[in-house]
Amino acid sequence: MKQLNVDVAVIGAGTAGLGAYRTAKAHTENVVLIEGGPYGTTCARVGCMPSKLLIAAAEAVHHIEQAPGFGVKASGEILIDGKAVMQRVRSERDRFAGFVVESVDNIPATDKIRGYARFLDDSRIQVDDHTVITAQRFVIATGSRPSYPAIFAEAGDRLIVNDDVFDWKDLPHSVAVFGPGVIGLELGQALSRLGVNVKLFGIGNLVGPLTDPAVIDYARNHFKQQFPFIADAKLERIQRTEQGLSIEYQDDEGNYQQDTFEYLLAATGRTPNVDKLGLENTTLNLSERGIPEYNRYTLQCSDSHIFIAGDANHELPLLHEAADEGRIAGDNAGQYPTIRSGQRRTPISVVFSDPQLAMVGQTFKQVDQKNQTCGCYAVGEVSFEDQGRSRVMLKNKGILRVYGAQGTGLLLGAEMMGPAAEHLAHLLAWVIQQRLTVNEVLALPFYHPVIEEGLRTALRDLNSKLKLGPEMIKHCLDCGPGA
Ligand SMILES: Cc1cc2nc3c(=O)[nH]c(=O)nc-3n(C[C@H](O)[C@H](O)[C@H](O)COP(=O)(O)OP(=O)(O)OC[C@H]3O[C@@H](n4cnc5c(N)ncnc54)[C@H](O)[C@@H]3O)c2cc1C
Ligand SMILES: NC(=O)c1ccc[n+]([C@@H]2O[C@H](COP(=O)([O-])OP(=O)(O)OC[C@H]3O[C@@H](n4cnc5c(N)ncnc54)[C@H](O)[C@@H]3O)[C@@H](O)[C@H]2O)c1
Repeated sequence: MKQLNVDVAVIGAGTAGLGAYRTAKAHTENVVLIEGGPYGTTCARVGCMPSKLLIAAAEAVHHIEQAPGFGVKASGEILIDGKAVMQRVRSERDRFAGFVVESVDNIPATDKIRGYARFLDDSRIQVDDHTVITAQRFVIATGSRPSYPAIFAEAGDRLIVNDDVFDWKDLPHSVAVFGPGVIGLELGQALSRLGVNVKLFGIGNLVGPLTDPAVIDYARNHFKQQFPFIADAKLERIQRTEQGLSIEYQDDEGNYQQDTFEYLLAATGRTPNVDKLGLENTTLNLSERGIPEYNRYTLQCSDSHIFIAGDANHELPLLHEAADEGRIAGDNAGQYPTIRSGQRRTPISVVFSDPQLAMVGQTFKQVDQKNQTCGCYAVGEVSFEDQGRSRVMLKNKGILRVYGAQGTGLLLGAEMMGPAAEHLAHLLAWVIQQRLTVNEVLALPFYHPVIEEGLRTALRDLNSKLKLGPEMIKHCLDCGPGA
């Protein structure tokens, strides 16, 4: 067994781990980066990038299908070349992942250890069966993996997760997608638009990461019109058959149904990769899920020399958060015992469905739980169905709800489904982080005719409900048509 002594050991070379390695190196030369799986990061290999590539192909089909609505007709049927679609997804994905691998290539070989690490005690980890590393400090940046109920195993070789989709050479005929969360909505809708027979199965009528009942209801009804979506399915049986799979379930009306599919895509959530880390051999306090207690501003586990960043801590499993957390954890691991709080940004998340879903700042659930009894918040709302620019572009579907504090008029958060939600969410995240009031945001410029005028309508509605501005007037004269 090889023995190594280092200042900092970073476990996991994903987005958080690479960031942690770089920042720790600014403090000490003696840092190692341990990776058990392939280099390239989850985001580039099997996450953000290939999913957006598949969605881009689906959008191309959708644009053609929408064209008759403008009086433009393409002659003949739309031909979707599944092999060409997947070829582009894989080759562009490889290009993105290749950039990451190149940056890993530039890390000195002596700093890179290949294999899966496991804690032996508070100061030692073993990597596979070849190296024991004694480190002064550690960063756990081991990411997450798909999790699903045990019954899915009945699907045998037809059970797939997101990783498998992006290695397809061709599109399949049919897929049962379980989990209308972020991954299920993005991949389910994209595959459906690409001609795959998709049925989406959820539980509890939830949709994406949304918590606002009004937005959830709108989104669920909308997606139900787009593709078969059982929002509260009671799964009874999965059987591997000669052709593929048989799935028996009760639908939303409680009726027994049986369908056959080629694959079952499990998109029922992700679990942090902390269970095989030997954390029970350390003195860290672990939560019920086995995640060490940690401080979200310093990423320090209790008051120890161990830090945890990215999907591994399961707080905000998003790319930009993993990058921020990796930097903060690496900085603190590098300079330990000096510990500094890092900057955390206004929460923002986007689901790249069509229309997109987005959440900014405090969720409706958080706002409501904190302020319910005092009645000290109000909600402004806009529907995109009559919003001018959205109608012009035939994208007039959606609802946006903004939350603000009574008295101060501070913007607290927003949830939405709508056109260009990714951009509206950024604007809102920026002004919330600047701690602007609704009145101050309304004093900023709004062009005409733009989708942002819809946001202005919701903000005016909020301002009036906060009793900080005049009552909303339908089709106000100074707004421009359809604003
Ligand atoms: C399909 C999909 C789409 C997504 N789309 C988006 C999106 O559009 N926008 C967005 O913001 N986020 C998106 N995400 C989330 C985003 O990809 C993750 O939040 C981010 O990649 C997490 O980075 P990380 O560094 O924590 O983990 P990872 O990049 O997964 O890195 C963890 C690394 O640790 C290694 N490892 C694990 N255990 C050990 C061990 N014991 N020893 C050594 N190495 C180990 C793993 O092999 C892995 O390489 C998506 C995720 C998925 C799955
Ligand atoms: N656009 C993005 O930023 C993006 C895209 C993809 C993934 N991600 C990240 O990856 C994380 C994981 O995504 P995910 O979609 O796997 O998880 P998720 O937690 O977002 O959604 C899981 C969904 O599965 C449902 N579910 C759970 N058990 C079920 C069952 N037995 N049958 C049917 N449905 C069931 C849940 O109700 C939920 O709707 C997200 O939280 C997100 O942070 C982000």
